[in-house]
Amino acid sequence: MPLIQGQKPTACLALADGTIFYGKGFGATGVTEAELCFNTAMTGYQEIMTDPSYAGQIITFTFPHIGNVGVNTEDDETANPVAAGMVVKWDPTEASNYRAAGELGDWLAARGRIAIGGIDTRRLTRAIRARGAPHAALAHDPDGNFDVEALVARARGFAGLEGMDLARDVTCAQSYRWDEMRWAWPDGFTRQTEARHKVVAIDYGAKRNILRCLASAGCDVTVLPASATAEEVLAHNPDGLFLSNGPGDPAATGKYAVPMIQQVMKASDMPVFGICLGHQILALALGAQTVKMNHGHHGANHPVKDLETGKVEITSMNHGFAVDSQSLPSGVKETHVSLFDGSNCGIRMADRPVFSVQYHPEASPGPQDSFYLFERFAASMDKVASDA
Ligand SMILES: NC(=O)CC[C@H](N)C(=O)O
Repeated sequence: MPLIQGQKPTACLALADGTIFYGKGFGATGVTEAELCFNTAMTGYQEIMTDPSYAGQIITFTFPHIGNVGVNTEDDETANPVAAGMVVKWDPTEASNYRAAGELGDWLAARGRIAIGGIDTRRLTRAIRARGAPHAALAHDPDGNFDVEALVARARGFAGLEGMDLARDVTCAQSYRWDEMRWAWPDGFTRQTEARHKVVAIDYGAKRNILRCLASAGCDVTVLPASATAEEVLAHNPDGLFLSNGPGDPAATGKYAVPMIQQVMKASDMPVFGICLGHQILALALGAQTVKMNHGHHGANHPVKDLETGKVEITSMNHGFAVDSQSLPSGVKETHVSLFDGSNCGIRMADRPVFSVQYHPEASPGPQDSFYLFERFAASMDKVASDA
């Protein structure tokens, strides 16, 4: 519920421009600073908070009912929440759902993540849209003692996502195999036992459901850390290379990820498929450029047009940088655009099975979701094998 008059606020959100919001704290106590974005999805707050692409960001949820279905053991996209904090309109009611294994507030507290409720998220969202994603500090103190000037100073002190290399922070420490497939009725998660393709997936902050989609599309997946070199990738003798989603500025991976991709593509004709950060890094490796957006795309209702079929998909997205379509070199075609702002959402090479999309095909809510992209990747590996 929002604060009632006379109630002492227990959380404070300070923006770098000095704007202050007071509310009711839940989750962990303490202070955190990050870029502040907004997400318009109506469901999936647990997946959103555990999406590694949100490292360095506090998320404002525009949908008011957050926390009402609690948290469960199956919906984490990675072991711990990665988003720095959450801002919501109502503080969560008691969880009500047959899958709930706990309350959102306890779950956040156990994972060191701060949340603030009772915020006019509409006002805040309009400010983010108008002025661009601000830097912010979020504090939760049950005694309600806030040094507002110090919080504004912390918000101003946040270095900003531009130039920030966060993929290295959230990537796996060691390589591992992945065989769990997508959830399906009635057996839930099952294992891939008849894989047809060997795929190396580079983990820049990979979401579990993306790896599940690869397994479901018939891939035997070996996940390698973000710093993997071309030699390390090629040593696995894969049929295809997958580039995952991840946080931070794609241009900051220019010293390791970009040359790795260029060298693999020079040494081999294997299909390459990238999603989100993977899409942006692939574009950089092909010679294009990326730009920081005003407030990015974060939600589950983003219309994207496939320029080759004319079809529009309703997609799930989370990105604050974009590939500059004006910078695409010859031989690289723009395949998808956002119908919100015309920004680039997909590319492919004209003469090789190398393609990528900006959105999250594993989580897009269209009638048949966008799983066909994983099947396209598998089909391109089949084709290379049959041509050989
Ligand atoms: N979802 C992602 O992989 C995000 C990519 C990149 N960090 C961005 O903000 O644009």
